[in-house]
Amino acid sequence: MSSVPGGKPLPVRKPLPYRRVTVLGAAGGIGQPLSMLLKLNPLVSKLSLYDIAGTPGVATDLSHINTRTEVHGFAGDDQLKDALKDADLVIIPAGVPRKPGMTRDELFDINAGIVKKLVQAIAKHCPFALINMISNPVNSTVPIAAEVLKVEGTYDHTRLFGVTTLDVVRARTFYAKAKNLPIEDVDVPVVGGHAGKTILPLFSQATPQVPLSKEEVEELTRKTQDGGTEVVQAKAGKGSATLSMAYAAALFAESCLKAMNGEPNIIECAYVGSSVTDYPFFASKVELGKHGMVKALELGPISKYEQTCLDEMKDELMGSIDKGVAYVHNTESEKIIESLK
Ligand SMILES: NC(=O)C1=CN([C@@H]2O[C@H](COP(=O)(O)OP(=O)(O)OC[C@H]3O[C@@H](n4cnc5c(N)ncnc54)[C@H](O)[C@@H]3O)[C@@H](O)[C@H]2O)C=CC1
Ligand SMILES: O=C([O-])CC(=O)C(=O)O
Repeated sequence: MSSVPGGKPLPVRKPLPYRRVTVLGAAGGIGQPLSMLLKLNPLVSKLSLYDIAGTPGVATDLSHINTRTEVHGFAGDDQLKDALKDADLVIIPAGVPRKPGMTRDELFDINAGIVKKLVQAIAKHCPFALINMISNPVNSTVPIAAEVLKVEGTYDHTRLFGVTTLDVVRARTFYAKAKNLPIEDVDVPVVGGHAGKTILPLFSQATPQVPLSKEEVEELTRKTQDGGTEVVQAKAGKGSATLSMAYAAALFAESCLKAMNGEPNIIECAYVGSSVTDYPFFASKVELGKHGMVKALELGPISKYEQTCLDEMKDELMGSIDKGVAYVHNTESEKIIESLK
């Protein structure tokens, strides 16, 4: 505490560390509200907004908000390097969203190439940044990012996260509503992956614990798994979840930044490279620290129903992981063959 003569003691504020966050895909449906939430977050010192077009406008607009975060817009291939320079955290909502009737996997053909290119640039320009991957299909885009980083020689599984926070946000909302609980006190871990039956909310570990019938567990599980599709259908061709996703991404980013700044006991669910199960990538609770993931937490005791769901996701989750890994290997081999011609 310090004091002014004759006045009350003034609290001494510890200056917050300088943190730079880059959003790739910042002019999009998720990118814009996410960038706004980051501009409002005192933990973000500098915000770099990148997209193929439109980001100078978004950045100028946000820059008039009277918070301390500096905002800069970057557009096009030539400016990607500057957008990534010195980033501590890179958030990627770049890529196309679903239309009604599509699965997330049907986005693979377009989004795989986008993610590959962006992650190559991260490896080159900010190899130590944490990556928060939002682009779908997350079950494949995270393995793609990992393989790209391996090719570039900068892979560290503790820095790469698939953002599954929206599944947690949905499970909390639906559980609180179903059981009339105070929503701010509710937590539900969600494990597995981020598509259909690979999304597995663990209501047996929800807090506060209230009894749920078998039917209630099945209904809440299905509702959480179908949350994305519900929004896609309601938007009727105008994209998928953007506002709730921006909120979820801002929550996860804030946890990453708090942990980077040394705050202890930061636990979030995320889809990461881990050995918690036999899957090379799996969403579980993870502890975050100064340099990314400290550890992925064990699943803990789960119900019989949850165990069955875990067994049933096997083919889909492994298929999506293998598809992502194969994509990078195939495109790299094609590059080598091309260069030998
Ligand atoms: N992980 C999750 O829980 C969720 C993931 N998503 C996914 O997030 C992605 C983005 O969704 P929306 O924002 O609604 O789509 P959107 O189409 O509104 O925005 C995507 C943005 O990415 C940009 N973009 C495309 N190629 C790019 C490149 N090479 N470099 C930089 N930017 C590029 C586009 O110009 C556009 O501004 C989709 O793949 C969607 O499926 C959506 C909701 C939840
Ligand atoms: O459903 C989609 O396509 C977008 C998404 O991942 C979600 O809302 O969970």
